[in-house]
Amino acid sequence: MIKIGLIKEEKVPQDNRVALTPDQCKWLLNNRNNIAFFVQPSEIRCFKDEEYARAGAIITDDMQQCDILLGIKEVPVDSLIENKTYLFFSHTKKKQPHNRKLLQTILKKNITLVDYECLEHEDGQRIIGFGFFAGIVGAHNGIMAYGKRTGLFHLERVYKQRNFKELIHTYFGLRLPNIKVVVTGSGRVAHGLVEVMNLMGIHEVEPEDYLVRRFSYPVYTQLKGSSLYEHEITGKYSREDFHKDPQNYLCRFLPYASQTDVLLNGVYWEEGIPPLFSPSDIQRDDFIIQTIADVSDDPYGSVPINICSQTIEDPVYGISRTTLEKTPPYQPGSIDIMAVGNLPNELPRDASRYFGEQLIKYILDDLLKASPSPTLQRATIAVNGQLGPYFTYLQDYAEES
Ligand SMILES: NC(=O)c1ccc[n+]([C@@H]2O[C@H](COP(=O)([O-])OP(=O)(O)OC[C@H]3O[C@@H](n4cnc5c(N)ncnc54)[C@H](O)[C@@H]3O)[C@@H](O)[C@H]2O)c1
Repeated sequence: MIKIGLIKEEKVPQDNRVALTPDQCKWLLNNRNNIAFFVQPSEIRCFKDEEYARAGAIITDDMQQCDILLGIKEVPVDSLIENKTYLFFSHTKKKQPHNRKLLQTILKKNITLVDYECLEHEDGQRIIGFGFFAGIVGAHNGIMAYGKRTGLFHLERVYKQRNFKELIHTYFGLRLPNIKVVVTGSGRVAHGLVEVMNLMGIHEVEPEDYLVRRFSYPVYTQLKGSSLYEHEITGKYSREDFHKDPQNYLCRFLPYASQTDVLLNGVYWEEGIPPLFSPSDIQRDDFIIQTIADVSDDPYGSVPINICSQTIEDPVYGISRTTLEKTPPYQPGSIDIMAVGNLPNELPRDASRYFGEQLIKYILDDLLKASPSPTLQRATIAVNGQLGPYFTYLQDYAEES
């Protein structure tokens, strides 16, 4: 019997998502042999304890008996149970300073850690994540913020809707002005952004048309890697080479800034990847973007004027076009930035269902096997208290200073 525990989320700010929904637990109990679910009670989880009990799970605070523990966000070091196998987003693979102690404790407690973020198909595409619903919520919030700044239309907050279906209903009858929107990126976040564009009835146009025309209806264009970046010498874009040596590329975004009302940013970013523009560009007269939803949300990253993340309660702030300093939102002379690191928490039940579906489809059967699959091995940051073979580069970070 493999005992799977769904742990309660303890990180602050609170996270209400979960790796498997009650329906998914029920389905697994009916369709897999020798499996049991133990659920740690939680006041904040988006599904009630009773829903899990009705699905056939055992509700208990004691996770000692479980073989595999599934969480979402970083587990507080004091709550980590020795000798267990955990799956959660540890945010340690880039040596994030704030999670150094977490990895050190995982090693000390002889824990095996599989990080969801490192689960990849053979071609390097991520297998599971919450990006799609981050894109959904981010696009909504970006357009909502533009409506608030201009007073031209009103959108309600996403978290006030019960689910995605209800959110879609709020778009019926929505009449948007003739805005021009750029969507950047090509991953899960970008898919969510584009989904909302289509649901809101914003028409897609090609980048070339977008740059030279004004339209009598709202439009968006999607800029993927090949439209955004070019090699500084060859002027060409090669995805593989860009991923390897992004510092050799220039970003071609700036011309779009003089044609765009709202930027919805969903690009992948890390040190070395050129930003979409430089902070001083926003002082140019032809930089007309008024609202930026930075769903990627890397402060000082691809959107260099995103200087801090906000919260779901208060998602938008301004950046002054003259001083480049933070201002309250919706001020004349400022650009509004919507930047929140846990956007899927506004639609937690849908986001959890989507996450669980991918977990079941691609990972769960591997987890139930006696020896780990190559996919799992490549995502195992720690094995019984040692760094996994793909993560030995974390040695200095994992050592106690
Ligand atoms: N604000 C939030 O709540 C929230 C939630 C989820 C994700 N995100 C962030 O949004 C961003 C995009 O996430 P996603 O879910 O779309 O990711 P994804 O993995 O689905 O897609 C990432 C895209 O970036 C490309 N890519 C991968 N590695 C790259 C590299 N080394 N260099 C350049 N490009 C690379 C991939 O080809 C892919 O098209 C990430 O930075 C993620 O952390 C934010």
